[in-house]
Amino acid sequence: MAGAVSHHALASTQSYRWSAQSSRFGKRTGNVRWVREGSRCYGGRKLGFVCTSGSQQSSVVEPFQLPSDGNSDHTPKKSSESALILIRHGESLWNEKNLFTGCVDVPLTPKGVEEAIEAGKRICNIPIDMIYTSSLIRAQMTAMLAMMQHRRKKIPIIMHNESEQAHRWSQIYSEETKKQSIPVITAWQLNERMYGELQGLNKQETADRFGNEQVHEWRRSYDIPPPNGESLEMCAERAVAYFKDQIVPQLVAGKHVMVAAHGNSLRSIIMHLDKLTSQEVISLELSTGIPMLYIFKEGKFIRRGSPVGPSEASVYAYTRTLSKYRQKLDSMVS
Ligand SMILES: O=C(O)[C@H](O)COP(=O)(O)O
Repeated sequence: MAGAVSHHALASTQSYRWSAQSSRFGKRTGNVRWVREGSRCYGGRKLGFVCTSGSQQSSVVEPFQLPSDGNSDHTPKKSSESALILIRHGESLWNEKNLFTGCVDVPLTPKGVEEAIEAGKRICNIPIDMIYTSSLIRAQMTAMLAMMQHRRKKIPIIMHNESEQAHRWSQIYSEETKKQSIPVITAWQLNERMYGELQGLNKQETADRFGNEQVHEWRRSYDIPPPNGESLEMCAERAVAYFKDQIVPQLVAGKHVMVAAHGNSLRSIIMHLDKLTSQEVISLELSTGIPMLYIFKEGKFIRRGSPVGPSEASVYAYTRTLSKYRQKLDSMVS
Protein backbone atom coordinates (compact mmCIF):
# COMPACT_ATOMS: atom_id res chain seq x y z
CA MET A 1 0.00 0.00 0.00
CA ALA A 2 1.42 3.35 -1.03
CA GLY A 3 1.36 6.60 0.87
CA ALA A 4 1.98 6.01 4.54
CA VAL A 5 -0.03 8.64 6.38
CA SER A 6 0.79 9.92 9.82
CA HIS A 7 -1.90 9.79 12.50
CA HIS A 8 -2.86 12.11 15.33
CA ALA A 9 -4.33 11.17 18.61
CA LEU A 10 -8.10 11.22 18.32
CA ALA A 11 -8.66 10.63 21.96
CA SER A 12 -11.13 13.45 22.43
CA THR A 13 -13.24 12.51 19.45
CA GLN A 14 -16.93 12.18 20.13
CA SER A 15 -19.31 10.79 17.57
CA TYR A 16 -22.55 12.27 16.41
CA ARG A 17 -25.20 10.67 14.35
CA TRP A 18 -28.15 12.09 12.50
CA SER A 19 -31.13 10.30 13.83
CA ALA A 20 -34.84 10.63 14.21
CA GLN A 21 -34.63 10.03 17.92
CA SER A 22 -34.77 12.76 20.49
CA SER A 23 -33.35 13.21 23.94
CA ARG A 24 -33.55 15.67 26.77
CA PHE A 25 -29.80 15.92 27.29
CA GLY A 26 -28.37 18.34 24.80
CA LYS A 27 -25.41 20.56 24.27
CA ARG A 28 -24.71 23.15 21.65
CA THR A 29 -21.66 23.17 19.42
CA GLY A 30 -21.68 26.37 17.37
CA ASN A 31 -25.07 26.55 15.78
CA VAL A 32 -25.62 22.81 15.93
CA ARG A 33 -27.45 21.10 18.74
CA TRP A 34 -25.94 17.76 19.50
CA VAL A 35 -27.74 15.42 21.80
CA ARG A 36 -26.12 12.68 23.73
CA GLU A 37 -27.90 9.40 23.24
CA GLY A 38 -25.71 6.86 24.90
CA SER A 39 -22.13 5.96 25.45
CA ARG A 40 -19.11 7.75 24.09
CA CYS A 41 -17.44 6.15 21.16
CA TYR A 42 -14.16 6.10 19.46
CA GLY A 43 -12.56 4.82 16.29
CA GLY A 44 -15.16 2.52 14.82
CA ARG A 45 -16.49 1.28 18.13
CA LYS A 46 -19.95 2.02 19.38
CA LEU A 47 -21.42 5.23 18.04
CA GLY A 48 -23.58 6.75 20.66
CA PHE A 49 -24.57 10.34 19.96
CA VAL A 50 -27.43 11.67 17.96
CA CYS A 51 -28.16 14.96 16.34
CA THR A 52 -31.88 15.23 16.72
CA SER A 53 -34.82 16.61 14.84
CA GLY A 54 -37.66 18.71 16.17
CA SER A 55 -38.40 22.37 16.50
CA GLN A 56 -36.14 23.03 19.47
CA GLN A 57 -33.25 21.52 17.57
CA SER A 58 -33.53 23.69 14.47
CA SER A 59 -30.60 25.83 13.57
CA VAL A 60 -30.46 28.74 11.20
CA VAL A 61 -27.50 28.71 8.89
CA GLU A 62 -26.01 31.97 7.65
CA PRO A 63 -27.28 33.12 4.24
CA PHE A 64 -25.44 31.80 1.21
CA GLN A 65 -23.69 33.94 -1.33
CA LEU A 66 -26.21 33.43 -4.09
CA PRO A 67 -24.81 32.91 -7.57
CA SER A 68 -25.07 36.11 -9.57
CA ASP A 69 -25.49 34.63 -13.03
CA GLY A 70 -28.10 37.16 -14.12
CA ASN A 71 -30.78 34.46 -14.34
CA SER A 72 -33.96 36.03 -13.00
CA ASP A 73 -35.28 32.55 -12.06
CA HIS A 74 -32.71 32.62 -9.29
CA THR A 75 -34.03 35.76 -7.64
CA PRO A 76 -35.07 34.78 -4.13
CA LYS A 77 -38.81 34.97 -3.70
CA LYS A 78 -39.42 36.54 -0.31
CA SER A 79 -42.33 34.37 0.63
CA SER A 80 -41.05 31.10 -0.80
CA GLU A 81 -39.80 28.23 1.29
CA SER A 82 -38.17 25.26 -0.33
CA ALA A 83 -37.55 21.84 1.15
CA LEU A 84 -34.13 20.24 0.85
CA ILE A 85 -33.99 16.55 1.71
CA LEU A 86 -30.59 14.89 2.01
CA ILE A 87 -30.48 11.12 2.13
CA ARG A 88 -27.60 8.70 2.33
CA HIS A 89 -28.25 5.55 0.29
CA GLY A 90 -29.53 2.42 2.01
CA GLU A 91 -27.18 -0.39 2.99
CA SER A 92 -25.11 -1.63 0.04
CA LEU A 93 -23.71 -5.11 -0.52
CA TRP A 94 -20.29 -3.80 0.51
CA ASN A 95 -21.64 -2.00 3.60
CA GLU A 96 -22.97 -5.42 4.58
CA LYS A 97 -19.55 -7.01 4.02
CA ASN A 98 -17.82 -4.11 5.80
CA LEU A 99 -15.68 -3.26 2.75
CA PHE A 100 -14.41 0.20 1.81
CA THR A 101 -16.55 1.09 -1.17
CA GLY A 102 -15.83 4.65 -2.27
CA CYS A 103 -16.49 5.01 -5.99
CA VAL A 104 -17.04 1.30 -6.65
CA ASP A 105 -20.57 0.93 -8.00
CA VAL A 106 -22.29 -1.56 -5.71
CA PRO A 107 -26.07 -2.16 -5.43
CA LEU A 108 -28.28 -2.20 -2.32
CA THR A 109 -28.89 -5.25 -0.15
CA PRO A 110 -32.48 -6.32 0.60
CA LYS A 111 -32.04 -4.43 3.91
CA GLY A 112 -30.90 -1.36 1.94
CA VAL A 113 -34.02 -1.65 -0.21
CA GLU A 114 -36.13 -1.75 2.96
CA GLU A 115 -34.30 1.26 4.38
CA ALA A 116 -34.97 3.24 1.21
CA ILE A 117 -38.65 2.31 1.34
CA GLU A 118 -38.85 3.32 5.01
CA ALA A 119 -37.11 6.61 4.23
CA GLY A 120 -39.65 7.20 1.47
CA LYS A 121 -42.51 6.74 3.96
CA ARG A 122 -40.95 9.34 6.26
CA ILE A 123 -40.85 11.97 3.53
CA CYS A 124 -43.98 10.98 1.64
CA ASN A 125 -45.79 14.24 2.50
CA ILE A 126 -42.90 16.58 1.71
CA PRO A 127 -42.92 18.25 -1.71
CA ILE A 128 -40.18 17.16 -4.12
CA ASP A 129 -39.77 18.80 -7.55
CA MET A 130 -36.27 17.69 -8.47
CA ILE A 131 -33.95 14.91 -7.45
CA TYR A 132 -30.17 14.91 -7.57
CA THR A 133 -28.28 11.67 -7.16
CA SER A 134 -24.69 10.61 -7.57
CA SER A 135 -23.83 8.53 -10.61
CA LEU A 136 -23.69 5.40 -8.43
CA ILE A 137 -26.47 2.84 -8.47
CA ARG A 138 -26.90 2.62 -4.67
CA ALA A 139 -27.89 6.30 -4.49
CA GLN A 140 -30.10 6.06 -7.57
CA MET A 141 -31.89 2.95 -6.26
CA THR A 142 -32.46 4.72 -2.95
CA ALA A 143 -34.00 7.75 -4.63
CA MET A 144 -36.27 5.65 -6.84
CA LEU A 145 -37.43 3.36 -4.02
CA ALA A 146 -38.09 6.29 -1.72
CA MET A 147 -40.14 8.05 -4.39
CA MET A 148 -42.34 4.99 -4.85
CA GLN A 149 -43.70 5.76 -1.36
CA HIS A 150 -44.44 9.40 -2.08
CA ARG A 151 -48.12 10.30 -1.89
CA ARG A 152 -47.97 12.57 -4.92
CA LYS A 153 -47.14 9.52 -7.07
CA LYS A 154 -45.03 11.40 -9.56
CA ILE A 155 -42.64 9.19 -11.52
CA PRO A 156 -38.90 9.93 -11.13
CA ILE A 157 -37.21 9.99 -14.55
CA ILE A 158 -33.46 10.02 -15.05
CA MET A 159 -32.40 12.82 -17.38
CA HIS A 160 -29.71 11.72 -19.81
CA ASN A 161 -27.72 14.78 -20.70
CA GLU A 162 -24.39 13.06 -21.32
CA SER A 163 -24.67 13.71 -25.06
CA GLU A 164 -26.89 15.73 -27.35
CA GLN A 165 -28.31 12.49 -28.72
CA ALA A 166 -28.99 11.01 -25.28
CA HIS A 167 -30.80 14.21 -24.34
CA ARG A 168 -32.87 14.22 -27.54
CA TRP A 169 -33.70 10.53 -27.42
CA SER A 170 -35.02 10.73 -23.86
CA GLN A 171 -37.50 13.56 -24.41
CA ILE A 172 -41.13 13.34 -23.30
CA TYR A 173 -43.67 14.81 -25.71
CA SER A 174 -46.65 15.29 -23.43
CA GLU A 175 -46.93 18.28 -21.09
CA GLU A 176 -49.35 16.32 -18.94
CA THR A 177 -46.91 13.40 -18.60
CA LYS A 178 -44.10 15.82 -17.81
CA LYS A 179 -46.17 17.28 -15.00
CA GLN A 180 -46.51 13.80 -13.53
CA SER A 181 -42.75 13.25 -13.62
CA ILE A 182 -39.84 14.36 -11.46
CA PRO A 183 -36.50 14.98 -13.17
CA VAL A 184 -33.60 13.06 -11.68
CA ILE A 185 -30.21 14.61 -12.37
CA THR A 186 -27.21 12.34 -11.85
CA ALA A 187 -23.88 13.95 -11.00
CA TRP A 188 -20.50 12.28 -10.39
CA GLN A 189 -19.66 15.25 -8.17
CA LEU A 190 -22.04 13.80 -5.56
CA ASN A 191 -20.30 10.40 -5.61
CA GLU A 192 -18.80 8.89 -2.49
CA ARG A 193 -15.32 10.08 -1.64
CA MET A 194 -12.81 8.04 -3.65
CA TYR A 195 -11.25 5.72 -1.09
CA GLY A 196 -8.07 5.06 -3.12
CA GLU A 197 -6.19 1.91 -2.24
CA LEU A 198 -8.65 1.09 0.52
CA GLN A 199 -11.46 0.34 -1.96
CA GLY A 200 -12.45 -3.30 -1.64
CA LEU A 201 -10.50 -3.87 1.60
CA ASN A 202 -12.28 -5.05 4.71
CA LYS A 203 -12.54 -2.22 7.27
CA GLN A 204 -11.85 -4.43 10.27
CA GLU A 205 -8.90 -6.20 8.64
CA THR A 206 -7.49 -2.82 7.62
CA ALA A 207 -7.82 -1.59 11.21
CA ASP A 208 -6.14 -4.77 12.48
CA ARG A 209 -3.27 -4.19 10.06
CA PHE A 210 -2.78 -0.42 10.33
CA GLY A 211 -4.31 0.27 13.74
CA ASN A 212 -7.68 1.77 14.71
CA GLU A 213 -6.33 5.29 14.97
CA GLN A 214 -4.82 5.29 11.51
CA VAL A 215 -7.96 3.89 9.94
CA HIS A 216 -10.17 6.32 11.88
CA GLU A 217 -8.00 9.15 10.60
CA TRP A 218 -8.34 7.94 7.01
CA ARG A 219 -12.10 7.60 7.42
CA ARG A 220 -12.97 10.69 9.40
CA SER A 221 -10.26 13.35 9.37
CA TYR A 222 -10.97 16.38 7.23
CA ASP A 223 -7.77 16.83 5.30
CA ILE A 224 -5.85 13.57 5.46
CA PRO A 225 -6.56 11.39 2.42
CA PRO A 226 -6.48 7.60 2.47
CA PRO A 227 -3.61 6.26 0.32
CA ASN A 228 -4.12 7.60 -3.21
CA GLY A 229 -7.70 8.56 -2.39
CA GLU A 230 -9.67 11.71 -1.57
CA SER A 231 -9.75 13.41 1.81
CA LEU A 232 -13.08 14.86 2.93
CA GLU A 233 -11.69 18.25 1.97
CA MET A 234 -11.02 17.04 -1.60
CA CYS A 235 -14.47 15.47 -1.76
CA ALA A 236 -15.98 18.79 -0.56
CA GLU A 237 -14.23 20.67 -3.34
CA ARG A 238 -16.41 18.92 -5.91
CA ALA A 239 -19.55 18.05 -3.88
CA VAL A 240 -20.03 21.44 -2.17
CA ALA A 241 -19.15 23.29 -5.38
CA TYR A 242 -21.82 21.29 -7.22
CA PHE A 243 -24.30 21.93 -4.44
CA LYS A 244 -23.70 25.68 -4.59
CA ASP A 245 -23.63 25.92 -8.40
CA GLN A 246 -26.45 23.54 -9.33
CA ILE A 247 -28.70 22.84 -6.36
CA VAL A 248 -28.86 26.15 -4.49
CA PRO A 249 -30.18 27.98 -7.60
CA GLN A 250 -33.07 25.49 -7.78
CA LEU A 251 -33.93 26.11 -4.14
CA VAL A 252 -33.70 29.84 -4.69
CA ALA A 253 -36.13 29.45 -7.58
CA GLY A 254 -38.59 27.82 -5.17
CA LYS A 255 -38.03 24.18 -6.18
CA HIS A 256 -38.14 21.45 -3.55
CA VAL A 257 -35.10 19.20 -3.91
CA MET A 258 -34.04 15.76 -2.73
CA VAL A 259 -30.36 14.78 -2.86
CA ALA A 260 -29.59 11.06 -2.63
CA ALA A 261 -25.87 10.57 -2.15
CA HIS A 262 -23.25 9.10 0.17
CA GLY A 263 -21.82 9.20 3.67
CA ASN A 264 -18.92 11.46 2.82
CA SER A 265 -20.28 13.59 -0.02
CA LEU A 266 -23.22 14.40 2.29
CA ARG A 267 -20.94 14.95 5.29
CA SER A 268 -19.14 17.61 3.27
CA ILE A 269 -22.43 19.27 2.30
CA ILE A 270 -23.74 19.17 5.88
CA MET A 271 -20.42 20.55 7.10
CA HIS A 272 -21.00 23.46 4.75
CA LEU A 273 -24.69 23.95 5.65
CA ASP A 274 -24.16 23.70 9.40
CA LYS A 275 -20.82 25.51 9.37
CA LEU A 276 -19.06 22.69 11.18
CA THR A 277 -15.37 23.05 11.83
CA SER A 278 -12.88 20.49 10.57
CA GLN A 279 -12.78 19.15 14.15
CA GLU A 280 -16.56 18.93 14.49
CA VAL A 281 -17.02 17.10 11.20
CA ILE A 282 -14.83 14.24 12.43
CA SER A 283 -17.71 13.27 14.68
CA LEU A 284 -20.50 13.57 12.13
CA GLU A 285 -21.80 10.12 11.20
CA LEU A 286 -24.65 9.49 8.80
CA SER A 287 -26.70 6.33 8.99
CA THR A 288 -27.80 4.62 5.80
CA GLY A 289 -31.30 5.47 4.63
CA ILE A 290 -32.08 8.31 7.06
CA PRO A 291 -33.59 11.38 5.37
CA MET A 292 -32.62 14.81 6.71
CA LEU A 293 -34.70 17.88 6.08
CA TYR A 294 -33.65 21.51 5.69
CA ILE A 295 -35.92 24.41 4.82
CA PHE A 296 -34.47 27.07 2.57
CA LYS A 297 -36.15 30.37 3.30
CA GLU A 298 -35.09 33.93 2.52
CA GLY A 299 -31.56 32.86 1.70
CA LYS A 300 -31.09 30.81 4.86
CA PHE A 301 -31.03 27.09 5.53
CA ILE A 302 -32.97 25.99 8.59
CA ARG A 303 -32.21 22.50 9.77
CA ARG A 304 -35.32 20.50 10.59
CA GLY A 305 -33.67 17.19 11.43
CA SER A 306 -34.97 13.89 10.27
CA PRO A 307 -38.73 13.41 9.94
CA VAL A 308 -39.66 10.50 12.18
CA GLY A 309 -42.78 9.70 10.27
CA PRO A 310 -44.98 11.01 7.49
CA SER A 311 -47.20 13.00 9.85
CA GLU A 312 -44.70 14.30 12.37
CA ALA A 313 -46.29 17.55 13.54
CA SER A 314 -43.07 19.50 14.03
CA VAL A 315 -42.07 19.10 10.39
CA TYR A 316 -45.31 20.62 9.12
CA ALA A 317 -46.13 23.05 11.90
CA TYR A 318 -43.07 25.11 11.16
CA THR A 319 -43.51 25.93 7.50
CA ARG A 320 -46.63 27.16 5.77
CA THR A 321 -45.57 25.71 2.42
CA LEU A 322 -45.12 22.21 3.79
CA SER A 323 -48.33 22.20 5.78
CA LYS A 324 -50.32 23.48 2.78
CA TYR A 325 -48.76 20.82 0.58
CA ARG A 326 -49.70 18.15 3.06
CA GLN A 327 -53.30 19.44 3.25
CA LYS A 328 -53.45 19.31 -0.54
CA LEU A 329 -52.27 15.69 -0.53
CA ASP A 330 -54.85 14.86 2.15
CA SER A 331 -57.63 16.41 0.08
CA MET A 332 -56.49 14.56 -3.05
CA VAL A 333 -56.88 11.18 -1.39
CA SER A 334 -60.08 11.88 0.59
O1 LIG B 1 -17.30 4.10 0.94
C1 LIG B 1 -17.59 3.46 1.95
O2 LIG B 1 -16.97 2.47 2.33
C2 LIG B 1 -18.78 3.90 2.77
O3 LIG B 1 -19.79 4.25 1.94
C3 LIG B 1 -18.44 5.04 3.67
O4 LIG B 1 -17.44 4.57 4.42
P1 LIG B 1 -16.87 5.28 5.73
O5 LIG B 1 -17.91 5.18 6.78
O6 LIG B 1 -15.65 4.47 5.99
O7 LIG B 1 -16.53 6.70 5.34
